[in-house]
Amino acid sequence: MLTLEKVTVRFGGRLALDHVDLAVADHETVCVLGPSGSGKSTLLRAVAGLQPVDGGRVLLDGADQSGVPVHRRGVGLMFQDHQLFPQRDVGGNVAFGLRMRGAAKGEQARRVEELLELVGLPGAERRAVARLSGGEQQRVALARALAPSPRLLMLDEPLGQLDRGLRERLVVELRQLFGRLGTTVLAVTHDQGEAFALADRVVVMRDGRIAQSGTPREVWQHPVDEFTARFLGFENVTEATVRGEAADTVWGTLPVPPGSPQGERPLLVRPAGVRLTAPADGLRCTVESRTFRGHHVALRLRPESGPPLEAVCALRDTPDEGAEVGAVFLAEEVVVLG
Ligand SMILES: Nc1ncnc2c1ncn2[C@@H]1O[C@H](COP(=O)(O)OP(=O)(O)OP(=O)(O)O)[C@@H](O)[C@H]1O
Repeated sequence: MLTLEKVTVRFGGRLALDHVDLAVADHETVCVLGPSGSGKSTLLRAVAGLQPVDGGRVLLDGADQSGVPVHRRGVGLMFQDHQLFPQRDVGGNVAFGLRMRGAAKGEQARRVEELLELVGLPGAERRAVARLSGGEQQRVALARALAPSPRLLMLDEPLGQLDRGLRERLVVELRQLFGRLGTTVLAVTHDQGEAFALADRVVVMRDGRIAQSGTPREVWQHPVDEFTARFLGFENVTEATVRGEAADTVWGTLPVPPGSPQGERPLLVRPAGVRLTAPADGLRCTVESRTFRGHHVALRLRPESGPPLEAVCALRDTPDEGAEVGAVFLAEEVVVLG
């Protein structure tokens, strides 16, 4: 459906996109994730035709889009800064793309009704957008983007402004909605939780390049490098010397899975791979802090050597703050990074 071939965008001497190759299949939801300034918005804008490219090609259904203006690309846009029209009511906003396309009044009304039903705002046609909550406005913006049945829907920080609870609810609804409609989606977010909940595939960007691309599970389980691991929020990353199925680190000798890359490399221990034992039976640590997360407790441990360690444990096993514990490591939760 969508193919980017070595797409390059330069601002002055700086590469905002550096030879980016990316393919999005029909009905696929791809979420682009990355820190501020990594090129996510530029990527969306290049696909939409809002940003001229300095090199490479954007193809939609195999057709080169160079020279094709935004409104002829058949893509739907829902950008954070694309505000609703405050002077129009909900129906007027949703009908916008249909009106632009010259759809008949009756068809517009039918489609608006259908879309409002779809996004959970049935009968809201005559409501003033200024009197809607943030979440409702977001739904109207989504209905507006979906109304002309775009072949590709692009979302830029679609739920950025909303509070966490609402975001978590909406993201599940969106995923179900896109699944039902068979929409092809390219979304950009800097929120890992949102990306992992919404996407069939996650693309992590760094400095205008794709650092990693894979299913949420693949990326989560095997971040390719230290940058991606840290960006995903993992803190237990250290230098290691890997020989066979053991790695020498500041935390002592850790077991690593069979087949791990060998030699000097960064190494990640997922928090679930740090198990607590008696102080004498593992790496001696002091419990620095505890965060209750509903089903489990996240612990921050201060080892006798090396940087702090994140661990998780069950509620009933939670040690006190300041307690002395031992840490042992599980090979299956250790990842030797590239
Ligand atoms: N119009 C512009 N003129 C000059 N530089 C720009 C322009 N737009 C973006 N840039 C630069 O290009 C790089 C990529 O920007 P982009 O907005 O794509 O990043 P982003 O990953 O979307 O960031 P954020 O998460 O903060 O929105 C940044 O260094 C930015 O400063």
